[in-house]
This record gives sequence, structure tokens and C-alpha cells, in this order.
Amino acid sequence: MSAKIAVTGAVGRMGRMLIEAISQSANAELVAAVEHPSSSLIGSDAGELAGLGKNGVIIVDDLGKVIEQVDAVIDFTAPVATLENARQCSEHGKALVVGTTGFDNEQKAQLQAMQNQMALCIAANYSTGVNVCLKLLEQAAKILGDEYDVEIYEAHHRHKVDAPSGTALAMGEAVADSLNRDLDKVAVYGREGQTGARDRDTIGFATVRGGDVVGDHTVMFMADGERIEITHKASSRMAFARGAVRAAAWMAGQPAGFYDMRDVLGLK
Ligand SMILES: NC(=O)C1=CN([C@@H]2O[C@H](COP(=O)(O)OP(=O)(O)OC[C@H]3O[C@@H](n4cnc5c(N)ncnc54)[C@H](OP(=O)(O)O)[C@@H]3O)[C@@H](O)[C@H]2O)C=CC1
Ligand SMILES: O=C(O)C1=N[C@H](C(=O)O)C[C@H](O)C1
Repeated sequence: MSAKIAVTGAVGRMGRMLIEAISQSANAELVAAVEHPSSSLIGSDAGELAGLGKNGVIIVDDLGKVIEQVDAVIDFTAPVATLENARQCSEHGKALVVGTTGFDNEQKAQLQAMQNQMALCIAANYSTGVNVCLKLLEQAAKILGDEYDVEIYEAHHRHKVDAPSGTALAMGEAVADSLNRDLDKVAVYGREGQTGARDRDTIGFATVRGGDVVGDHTVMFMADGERIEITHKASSRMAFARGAVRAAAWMAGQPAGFYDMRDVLGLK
């Protein structure tokens, strides 16, 4: 049986891609689409906006109007919108797949506190490739230990509003945890001026924004005489969308609790 899905942020870059990915999935069915109340596209056909032709799903301005019809919600919007949608999912016990990035610590805590009322999946990146990279990074960091300097580079399109990317932060956390470091204490977000020599335990982040770059991430482990680089390059948002739809179909059958894409892929 296919899971009945609502997509929030339905007209956004990821929203449209998610609607297309659902149309290609045997395990998911689009039953609702939600957009910002101020959008001129409320009342439009979601399939048509995604370039698929009419599918009869009319875009509404509030998740509350459609939530009873769904098994799971996929939300790729912005932190404030995601928190509001999560509150509605928790009140109705609906599964939620969160793709939004850029939460502050307070927002993260508010989201995580809802895990007892709903099946909640949060991942900064739903592509299979990035989740395999996270696993490889844990292994590399454990083997290489403290002798290698770790730096993380990411590049995205000119419209991205948060930095560093959620994926870069997740990669930093994977490495820091494996090295028994606290990322909040060792992260360096950019360097300028007389910085002094590199502090051994730091994990540096470098951010590039421009053009239509879908998402590039490289983690470098550097020592005297050699360097290892683990790189992921996304060339289509479909890689994220397919993963999120897979997660939503899986989450629809899960008990309340906190999950990420590595649970969905069986990588834990
Ligand atoms: N986890 C993953 O695999 C991936 C995560 N992302 C993340 O997903 C998020 C969305 O990315 P993207 O699709 O490129 O962004 P877009 O800006 O294209 O889309 C976001 C959508 O959410 C809507 N939205 C924003 N704020 C609100 C609000 N307060 N209430 C209701 N609707 C709102 C926007 O409407 P409006 O334009 O009217 O504000 C828009 O339709 C980002 O955080 C991004 O980092 C992206 C790709 C992959
Ligand atoms: O905003 C984007 O586009 C992306 N955001 C996610 C992130 O912040 O890591 C995932 C992906 O890299 C694309």
C-alpha cells in the first residue's frame, strides 16, 4: 500500500522536485500540497506547477486543512515554517520528514521535544551518496585519529540562505563525534587576518555561494606528506527528493521517535 503524503513548501525548488519524485514512486501518493499563505499560487494545481500536468491536488495555505488525509508530511521550507508544521504533525500523530536546514539550537531542541508524539525524521541531506559519505567519514576519522587536520568545504547556488550548509555541519559532527570532540567548541567558520597557526583540534568550514550549484561537499583529512579528500557532488535535486520520498514511505509505518536517513537506509 502506498503512503499518503503531503508536501509543504510545494512551490519551492525542493517542493516541485518532491512532487515529481512522488509521481515516480510506487510507494507514495501525493494527496496534499501546502504553500506559504501569501503565495499567489494557492488554489493552483500542484502537478501542473511541478511540470507534470494536472494531478487534481490543489495547493492550500495551511497544513491543518489537509492533515487528517495524510500518513506523512515532507517539509523542505524554512525553520519557522517547519516548527509550525511539526506542531501540527505532533498534535495529529502524523509522521514528518524534515529536510529544512539552518535551525538554531533552540529550534532544534523544540523539534526534538516532539519526538514522543510522532515519528520524526530529520536529515540535512536525503541523498544516498551523502549518507554513505557520513559513514565513510566516521570510519576515516576513527582510523586517522588526531594526527590529521580536518577541513570542510561546501558550495551551493546563489539562493541558499543558510551557511554553512546543514550537510557540512552534519559531516563536521560525524568527524567530531568520532574523534571525541565537541563540534560547538572546535568549529572555525571562516578565517581572516592574523589568525595565527592552525589549532590542531579545530575543524574549519569554508563556504562558497554562486550560480546554480546544487550541492558540493568535500571533507579533507590533511597530514604531512598526504591528504585524503572525501567528496560528494549533487548534480540534481532529484537525488534529495527521491531519498526524502523513500524516507516518508518508510516513516509512515514507524512508531513515534526520532530518526534520520541512516535509519531509513539501514546504515546504523
Ligand atoms: N535535506 C536535504 O536533503 C535538502 C535540504 N534542503 C533544504 O530545504 C530547504 C528549502 O530549500 P529550497 O527548496 O531550495 O528553498 P525554496 O526557497 O525554493 O523553497 C522553500 C519553500 O518554503 C516556503 N516557505 C518558506 N518560509 C515559509 C513560511 N514561513 N511559511 C510557509 N512557507 C514557507 C517558501 O515559500 P516563499 O518562497 O513564499 O517564502 C518556498 O515555497 C532549505 O532549508 C534547504 O537547505 C534543500 C535541498 C536538500
Ligand atoms: O539549500 C540547498 O540547496 C541544500 N541544502 C542542504 C544543506 O544545507 O546541506 C542539502 C543540499 O546540500 C542542498
